Amino acid sequence: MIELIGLTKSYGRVRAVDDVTFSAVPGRVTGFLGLNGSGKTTTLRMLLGLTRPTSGVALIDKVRFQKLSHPARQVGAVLEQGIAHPGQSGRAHLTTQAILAGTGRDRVDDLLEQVGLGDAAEQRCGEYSLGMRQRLAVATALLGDPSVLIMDEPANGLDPEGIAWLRELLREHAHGGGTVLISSHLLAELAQLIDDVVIIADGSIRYAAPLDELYGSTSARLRVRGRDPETLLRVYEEAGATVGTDGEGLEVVGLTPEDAGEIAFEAGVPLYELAVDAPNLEQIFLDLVSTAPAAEPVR
Ligand SMILES: Nc1ncnc2c1ncn2[C@@H]1O[C@H](COP(=O)(O)OP(=O)(O)OP(=O)(O)O)[C@@H](O)[C@H]1O
Repeated sequence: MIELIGLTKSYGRVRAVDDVTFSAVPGRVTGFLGLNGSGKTTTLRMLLGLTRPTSGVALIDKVRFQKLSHPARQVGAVLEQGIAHPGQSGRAHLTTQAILAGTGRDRVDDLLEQVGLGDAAEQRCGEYSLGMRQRLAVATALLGDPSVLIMDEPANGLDPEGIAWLRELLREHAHGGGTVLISSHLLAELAQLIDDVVIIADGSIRYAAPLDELYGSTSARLRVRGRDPETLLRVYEEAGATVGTDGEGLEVVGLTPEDAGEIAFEAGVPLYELAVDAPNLEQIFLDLVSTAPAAEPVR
């Protein structure tokens, strides 16, 4: 369980993180989303005891990171890659990390297999691709078999196969009762990975809810083409819809497809096309981060 309560960090006059409150609960994968510079890394660093908050607290299993009795066994973190020595093999790196963390080296080979680096274990880290370095960082985070996983931009550099692998790994971890908090600047990248979403912009939380609710928070957009667009536009607006046109057809917001079909029928206008545009996740995200604070529900 991760709890952030009124977490704030100022650098001089810059409020990098401003009164951030949210939780990431066991059994679920929580996505922490924000554009570059929105305060994600600073928040995660405070959670991991690497940056001191100006005010507020960050708790893992009810205590501050510094007070955890066995940090490596309780929390696994992927903060930045590139920490591995380029001349060291993947196996040597992981073994060193296991010794440093006091977790024993018996899991090293299993973990290399688990993250898909079994065949590259003897290869030098300096020759690893960005995706392979991410996999090695994930293996390092898993060394102590921690229940809480915290990852900053873990999907960075992963190809679609890597994303699918990461999704499986995080799902399994959550199903086993673990808590997962991962950050990204791309909502679409995380959509397949997460259950809950927390959106941060300019240091403050703009939205925190299950991902399903985020999809539901936006009105579906209909594309409608019919024989008499002018009449359609008029009757849809009379029914309270917002109607635009893209030159070819009408874009209708505020009506169900059933209503749009019935209204056209009542008006005697044959329809040639009636389609529901799936919500564009990236657009929802960009709309949210550009709205004023607290304009959206925060829970
Ligand atoms: N040590 C520091 N000194 C001064 N300002 C800082 C420091 N660290 C972060 N900031 C500022 O705090 C704000 C938030 O930065 P942060 O790195 O947390 O954002 P981010 O969302 O993680 O972005 P990115 O994805 O680019 O890492 C930025 O305006 C940044 O310039």
